[in-house]
Amino acid sequence: MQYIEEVLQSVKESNPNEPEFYQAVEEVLSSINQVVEGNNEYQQQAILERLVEPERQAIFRVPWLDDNGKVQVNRGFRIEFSSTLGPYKGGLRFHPSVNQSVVKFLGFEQVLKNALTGLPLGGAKGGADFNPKGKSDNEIMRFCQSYMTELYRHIGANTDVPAGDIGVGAREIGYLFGQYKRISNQFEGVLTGKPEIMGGSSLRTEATGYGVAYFLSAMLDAKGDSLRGKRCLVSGAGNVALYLMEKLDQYDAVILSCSDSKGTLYCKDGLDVALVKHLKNEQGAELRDYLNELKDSEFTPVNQYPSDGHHVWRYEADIALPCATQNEITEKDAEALVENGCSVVCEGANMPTTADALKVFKDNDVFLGPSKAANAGGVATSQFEMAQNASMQKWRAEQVDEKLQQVMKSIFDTISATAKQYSNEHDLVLGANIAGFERVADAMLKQGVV
Ligand SMILES: NC(=O)C1=CN([C@@H]2O[C@H](COP(=O)(O)OP(=O)(O)OC[C@H]3O[C@@H](n4cnc5c(N)ncnc54)[C@H](O)[C@@H]3O)[C@@H](O)[C@H]2O)C=CC1
Ligand SMILES: O=C(O)CCC(=O)C(=O)O
Repeated sequence: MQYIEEVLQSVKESNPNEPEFYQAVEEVLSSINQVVEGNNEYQQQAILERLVEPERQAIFRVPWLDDNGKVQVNRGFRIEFSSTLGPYKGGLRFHPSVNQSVVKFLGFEQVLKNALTGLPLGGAKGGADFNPKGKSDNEIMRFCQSYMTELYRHIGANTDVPAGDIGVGAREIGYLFGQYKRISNQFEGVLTGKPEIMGGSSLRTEATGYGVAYFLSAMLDAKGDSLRGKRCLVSGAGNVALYLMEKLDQYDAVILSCSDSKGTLYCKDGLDVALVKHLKNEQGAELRDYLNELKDSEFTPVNQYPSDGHHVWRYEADIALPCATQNEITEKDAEALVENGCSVVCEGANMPTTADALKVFKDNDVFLGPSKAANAGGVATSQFEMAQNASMQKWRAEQVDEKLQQVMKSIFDTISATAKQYSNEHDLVLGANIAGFERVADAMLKQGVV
């Protein structure tokens, strides 16, 4: 453990005030001691020190004009973490909470996640502390154009290929792509998650949520169980949550809850998923508007949440599916979930479980599918989009879906086999961290000191 402790200490000292980044690094490094400690080459070649240091970080000013003619300024980021396994790849997040720590933790996680897909992808993440809420379509476009006016010099179809994340969907990717094309004079697969009419892949929009459902289904299958009739708590009501709920509905699971930034929607007999999707995607409505259509539900506003956690995790259920943001399951939330009968957690959001909550789940034998494995269907389908763009092809939705299912099953099999080799087959956190690390570290060794 000494080598790992030394690296952790140095990460803490050289990245002060970056709690999310440190949390992500600590979780990974503390679970790979069995493969690192006996291996002098990793230490000699400073594999861990290089793994936790991004290859390149761009932080830049994003000035833009609002609808009142006033200039606004935001901070933009692109952290190119690792190109060991392929071009830098990972999403862009537009949310007021974006800062260096958040983008770095997301970039670090992305490196290992992309490794688990088995596809030729490096890892990166980016975004801005821009709040898209309440902005007009023109303001969003002007922001995206300004953001790309700096970003374009760092990216390229074989260099770095961004995609969406919180606050960035097909509309934003469309504007970003338009500006990239204008400045660079290249129509190339430089972004994924594009609208299909300009080279986007079928099912990229659905892929992360569907992928979580496929992964969860593999988890239950391994226990000789299935999703039919399982009571599920979902958080979030964005891209990942909506398509996860849609697929769970097809598997005959019962979706009891979902949430947005205003509060939690709950129905003890199961939500009408098509209505939630219609309200969010077609009407741009809030979840509380659901009650105008169906009265059998309850809505709890955020100001009535418990002070030590989130209302959405305080109901009886079999499965919890966090799909909003990082650290959204606190220690108290985890205790409440366990007390209320939840025995399976599958993470749609990136790092949604705090370190204390992870411990609660582990101590209580909760079967947990970690985000870097469970939500990898999005980035895998992004790689399918890159392959289609590079070969000027368009694959049918059925082809993409089949490949997505294969990738999710293969990730589950890989991490479950790794978990079995080093501990027990249900410790998927350990399995994902070791399997992802080994793939990146072994390629780093082969590439020399770079
Ligand atoms: N879009 C994608 O393909 C992928 C997304 N993810 C992760 O899934 C999670 C959700 O992302 P998307 O659904 O794409 O974003 P989105 O912007 O479509 O939806 C985000 C949802 O989470 C809620 N939310 C966001 N930040 C919050 C906060 N600080 N507090 C409370 N609620 C909050 C929003 O109200 C919204 O319902 C994120 O952790 C993201 O990193 C992971 C893999 C791929
Ligand atoms: O599709 C991509 O490139 C990235 C998706 C993403 O940001 C993630 O997996 O967290």
